[in-house]
Amino acid sequence: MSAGVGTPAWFPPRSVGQFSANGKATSQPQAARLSLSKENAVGIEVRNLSKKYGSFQAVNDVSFEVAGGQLVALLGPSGSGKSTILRTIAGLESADSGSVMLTGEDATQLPVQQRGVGFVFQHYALFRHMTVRDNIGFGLKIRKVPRAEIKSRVDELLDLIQLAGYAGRYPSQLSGGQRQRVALARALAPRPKVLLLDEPFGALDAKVRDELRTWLRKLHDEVHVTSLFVTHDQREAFEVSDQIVVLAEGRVQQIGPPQVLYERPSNPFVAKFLGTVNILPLRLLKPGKGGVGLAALLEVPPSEQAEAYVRPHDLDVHSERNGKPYWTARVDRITPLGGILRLDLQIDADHPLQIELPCDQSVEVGFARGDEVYVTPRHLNIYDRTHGAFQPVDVNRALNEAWQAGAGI
Ligand SMILES: Nc1ncnc2c1ncn2[C@@H]1O[C@H](COP(=O)(O)OP(=O)(O)OP(=O)(O)O)[C@@H](O)[C@H]1O
Repeated sequence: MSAGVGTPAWFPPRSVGQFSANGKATSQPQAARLSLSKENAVGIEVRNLSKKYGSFQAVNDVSFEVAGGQLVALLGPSGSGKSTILRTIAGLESADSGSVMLTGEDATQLPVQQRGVGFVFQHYALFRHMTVRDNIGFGLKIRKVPRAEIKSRVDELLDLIQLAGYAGRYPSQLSGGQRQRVALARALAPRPKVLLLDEPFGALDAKVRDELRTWLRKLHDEVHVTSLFVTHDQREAFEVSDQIVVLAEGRVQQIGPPQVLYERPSNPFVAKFLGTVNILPLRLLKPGKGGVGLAALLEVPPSEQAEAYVRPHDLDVHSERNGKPYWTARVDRITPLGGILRLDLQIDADHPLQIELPCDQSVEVGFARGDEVYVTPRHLNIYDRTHGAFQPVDVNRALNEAWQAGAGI
């Protein structure tokens, strides 16, 4: 890649707030603010944004920040308000209340053309009668950039999107994935302050989508333009983004790096939306031989209102008890899925259970349908409905500590 493509504008250092699970700002120590470099200055700041369509509240008091140079995903189910937020940031939609700051400037009242925003939609909006070169150079041409400069910028971008040999083609002569790459180059050409992507790969088939995700992440690592990416696909958000803003019903549910959200969800919605999770009754979790059950390993013993949230890969299955807390279950179905083996089990009629084992382990499993097995959790999140809070538990570590303390298990 040639130097200078998409080089981020210099953002004056300003305060970066911390956000709690509900998206509300909390204060940040002065020292941390002063140490900000231009890399982590705020690129996009959305503050208390609300929007109604008629009486329907599509966006409800949404606040979040995208640090300069980061790629952040707005993730949520259909209708959760993602596109409305993105379009409001772009200036294509106006909010009822709240503000939008772009690289430190208040853009709330600015028209679209003055926001310095690049936009890529799901349905490629390339001009059909223009070549790839003219499409990419379009934004520069209307800004009356000299012809030689447009040529060199377009050449630079053609290299970046790996379509150097396609400059003279028309959109109809490109694949869907190639068209989206051209759309991205066109959005990047005028060196936008921020790039907004609304399900840019949504119309493509699964394989191309996969390739483009990897490509987009690599491209972002090269150009570092502050980017906000809308998706309803949890895997897509995990693969491409530095941070995820999870939305439901127009509200921010949680903000954080993908793995943190996966391991430490702040509420049941986030836990369920970010991947398969078993929700199991703690009262059916039996103590290991000798009587020390999970309750004894916790700082606060779980109440009747508590449930265990366990990911399928955080469970072990054995034909014998092994001293650890366990659920008794019956094997319902065994499904090989390439690299993993999925076991569907039943604790009782109301409590199905799913386990995923790596294939090398599965060779040794040797269970058959109808077998009674002992299922032990390695890691679980205990959700207490009374207090509405999760307590993560590393079961093996807690057991080791209990054993070292002399507990009979
Ligand atoms: N112009 C409009 N008039 C009325 N209602 C609208 C309008 N645009 C969006 N909505 C409603 O607002 C809600 C949020 O829409 P939005 O498109 O922002 O959601 P989304 O999370 O992007 O969904 P999707 O993933 O399906 O695109 C939806 O219930 C939608 O029906």
